[in-house]
Amino acid sequence: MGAAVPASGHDRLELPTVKTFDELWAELSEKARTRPEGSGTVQQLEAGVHAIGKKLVEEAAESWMAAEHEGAERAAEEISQLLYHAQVLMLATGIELDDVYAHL
Ligand SMILES: N=c1c2ncn([C@@H]3O[C@H](COP(=O)(O)OP(=O)(O)OP(=O)(O)O)[C@@H](O)[C@H]3O)c2ncn1[C@@H]1O[C@H](COP(=O)(O)O)[C@@H](O)[C@H]1O
Repeated sequence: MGAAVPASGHDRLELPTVKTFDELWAELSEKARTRPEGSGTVQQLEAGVHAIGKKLVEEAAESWMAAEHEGAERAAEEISQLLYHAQVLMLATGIELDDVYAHL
């Protein structure tokens, strides 16, 4: 039995950074509060509930189509956008996470 070979730089996996639902919520809440220039979220909040709602429905349809025709990976990507737009709609409406969790 040989000794374990130390992992070289090539062997190390570069894992993508992962953002959780709660981390995204914290980030978007901060953007809504501080309104930084260049933020797409701020732009959407300024566009209002009607525009955000349309985007949410669009992402829901794209999630459905991806799940039915494009496979799990593409569906996951579309669902991530759906969750993002759901959070933007919550911020635009003044809804907190606990307001939603109360109904789960
Ligand atoms: N997770 C998201 C995210 N998901 C989706 N989107 C938006 O939703 C759009 C997705 O739309 P589509 O892929 O359908 O592309 P599209 O139809 O060509 O887009 P549009 O022409 O309609 O803008 C993107 O263009 C983004 O505007 C997101 N925008 C931002 N985030 C995250 O939100 C955080 C804050 O972002 P900013 O406010 O931009 O700093 C960052 O961590 C971002 O990663």
